[in-house]
Amino acid sequence: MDQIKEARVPCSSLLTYHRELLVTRLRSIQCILDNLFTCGFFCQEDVEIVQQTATKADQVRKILELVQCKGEEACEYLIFIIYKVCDAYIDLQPWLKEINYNPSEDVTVMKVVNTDPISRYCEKLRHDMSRDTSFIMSYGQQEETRLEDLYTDTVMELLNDCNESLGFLESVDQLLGDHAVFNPQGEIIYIMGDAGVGKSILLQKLQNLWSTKELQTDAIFFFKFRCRMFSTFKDAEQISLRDLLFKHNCYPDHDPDNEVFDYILRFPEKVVFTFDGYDEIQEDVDLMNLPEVVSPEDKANPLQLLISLLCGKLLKGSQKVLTARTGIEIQSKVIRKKVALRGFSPDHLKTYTDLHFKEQEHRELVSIQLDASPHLWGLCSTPLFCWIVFKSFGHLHTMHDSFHLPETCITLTDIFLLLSEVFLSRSATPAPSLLKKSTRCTSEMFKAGLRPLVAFAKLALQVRGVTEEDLTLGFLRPLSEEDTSGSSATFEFLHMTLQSFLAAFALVLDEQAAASSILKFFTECSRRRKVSCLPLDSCISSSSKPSEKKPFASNEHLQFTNLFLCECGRAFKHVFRLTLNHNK
Ligand SMILES: Nc1ncnc2c1ncn2[C@@H]1O[C@H](COP(=O)(O)OP(=O)(O)OP(=O)(O)O)[C@@H](O)[C@H]1O
Repeated sequence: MDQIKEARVPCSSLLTYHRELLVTRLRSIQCILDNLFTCGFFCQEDVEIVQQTATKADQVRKILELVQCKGEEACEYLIFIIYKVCDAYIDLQPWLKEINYNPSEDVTVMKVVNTDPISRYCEKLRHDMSRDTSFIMSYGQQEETRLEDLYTDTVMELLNDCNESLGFLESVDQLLGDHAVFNPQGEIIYIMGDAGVGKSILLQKLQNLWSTKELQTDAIFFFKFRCRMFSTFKDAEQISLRDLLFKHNCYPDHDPDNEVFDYILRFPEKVVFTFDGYDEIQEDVDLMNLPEVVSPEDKANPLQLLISLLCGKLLKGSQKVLTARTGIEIQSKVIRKKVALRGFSPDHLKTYTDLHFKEQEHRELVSIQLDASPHLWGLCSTPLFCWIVFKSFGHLHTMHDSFHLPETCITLTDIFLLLSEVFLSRSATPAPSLLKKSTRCTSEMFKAGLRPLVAFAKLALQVRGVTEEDLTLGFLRPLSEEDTSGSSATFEFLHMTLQSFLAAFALVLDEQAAASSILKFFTECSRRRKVSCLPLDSCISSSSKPSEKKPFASNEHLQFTNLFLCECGRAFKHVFRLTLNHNK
């Protein structure tokens, strides 16, 4: 041990030998001064001497001079600060490697406090990001699953501007890399895919990888946004870029001199943005032709800020990942790289099945049934539908003696009926007994749950009638994150496709609705273009007055409703008949 100590090059010599490099690369002087002062190596006068020195380089020279006068222990502690607060002294980490730095036992017991605003902010961002992305929020609000326990890769196809294939991305951590960039001037990594194919989860995975430093990037800031947030501001509302970043993500503490924002402006390439759901922007405007904001100091409408960021007029050089549903057109000139999400491949589905079902018996049962039905395979390649099928299977299997996935020609309507059955079973059936499971009876379940089901179906057409108790069933989820109004009573359907399903259901159920009104519905489809899962303000109400908001501001929503209406002849028939019997 003593021999190892003797073999060490004295830290004071290291400081002398590498003085020039330290003078050019050592930043965040305040953090060094704070720690040297707290540990008693510097007195107040020393600190003031350094602070009164004019340039940063001279300040470093002064620190080195003073530290070397204080002796070997002080020199060792200075290097230890650089080692411990690695984010702030990122430029010196290669140097530590080069000198093969390894802190001695004596110095490791000494405390180092990170007072560098930039690296403290990075730490806070990573911490908050890790907390916010570690769990997949269950749509049913009843449980959360760890991302690492359920995340499965999906097929990520790289495309060029003509949508020709450039191969496949092997793993998410390479998303920000230069591979398959078809337009180096563009700044957007554009991810597109159908509803439920896993765009948001992919971003969540990306954010989580960054928070644990597993993403291949040297970005030290990461800001995530949902595009729909940009539509929630009033038209006249103006905010600054600083507020957009900090108030809507994470606020820098103890940064009186605005160092964090200044750093972001100086080094935009150190920033990654994710903007999820470009299709959810409600404005009926040509977004790419909005007046652009070019000064980061100007206040502007948040939508203008978004567009300026995406076009590279603000924070040019920052990396931006944008997701949207298939069919949304974005000018190629702003796109750097394009990724189309294609859902689970057979291998992915196998992995997902193994992750989803903890019990071998369930895994085998599901695999057999999947293998027997190519139709079901097809639907399960979309992660959302797969999750619904597996969730329903798991739930119904624990409640009943035997349960099989729907057989042969399964449709989306079947899947959503299954999901409805699961939700309704939450209130209709007592907790399953360990000894005796009940026999599954779908018709009884729908009969017992008819009132809330009809209420939710009407709600899908924006007619209120859902009770507070109904909320626990799982059809809706609170819009807490995006709720900027402060109201606690804003909900949305757990997915836009469920709302479409229920809307179709309500139309079919409505005996008073003439066939012509349903047909009119189909023609609407060609006239509308935007998409959303509509927020439902104060949906708990006995009023049957439709809300002022138009029920279908979305073309895709209409298309899904139409799809369910087309299928309804066959699949709704069953429930429809039940309903009529019940009403008699
Ligand atoms: N890679 C994945 N691994 C495991 N589960 C996934 C994955 N992708 C999606 N899912 C499941 O599918 C659900 C829907 O995914 P997600 O919300 O990401 O779809 P989306 O493409 O963003 O849909 P939308 O366009 O409707 O917003 C998730 O809540 C999750 O349960």
